[in-house]
Amino acid sequence: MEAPALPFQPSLLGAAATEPAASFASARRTDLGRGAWVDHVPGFLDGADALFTALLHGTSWRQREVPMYGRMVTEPRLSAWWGAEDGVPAERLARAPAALRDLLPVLDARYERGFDAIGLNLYRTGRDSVAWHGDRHERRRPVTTVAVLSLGSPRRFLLRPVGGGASRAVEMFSGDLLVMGGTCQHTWQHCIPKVARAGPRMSATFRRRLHPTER
Ligand SMILES: O=C(O)CCC(=O)C(=O)O
Ligand SMILES: [Fe+2]
Repeated sequence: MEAPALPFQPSLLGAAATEPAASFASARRTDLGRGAWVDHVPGFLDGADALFTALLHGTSWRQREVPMYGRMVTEPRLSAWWGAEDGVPAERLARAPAALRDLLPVLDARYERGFDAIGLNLYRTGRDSVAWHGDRHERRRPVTTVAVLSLGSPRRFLLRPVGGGASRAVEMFSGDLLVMGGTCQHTWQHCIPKVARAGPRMSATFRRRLHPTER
């Protein structure tokens, strides 16, 4: 699918940098309890708005249909995926945008060796969203790390404990990183709620799909 025409006004700061640079200098960890934690790293990536624009036009976006309550539902967002699970991991990942691929060793060094899958979500307007969920593939493992990089317009990222309790909101700005770790995909859920008004926003997700013994 071609890039949708979307009104996005890159910030001067974001547009200036051509070579994205990443830093954990601003990282703050929140212990969510029950073995779950979340790191928020505001301003993780320099040049985030330029990357947003490059990915918007350079990605072959997919509109997925997913089964829900016995019928097929159109996902309220566009997506793209470069996973390691379909055949040859290195080749699949090699087709991922270089600026995102370059972040794999940065994340590996900080969190765990072996992030091997990159996903992209595009929320075109405030009507696009992702419903409450825990990341499914990750739930096969008791403890996982999922990193989410926000690009473009700001959106609220919500987290809530499974089984009820107060939700937490993280306002995600262009270049911010959020990392969910420990038991988070089992004991907490997350979502991007619909809002009345929002400019286009993208999230790049980094996961480890294959266990080291499966490589
Ligand atoms: O867009 C986001 O920040 C979250 C995306 C997400 O939860 C997912 O892709 O599983
Ligand atoms: Fe998710």
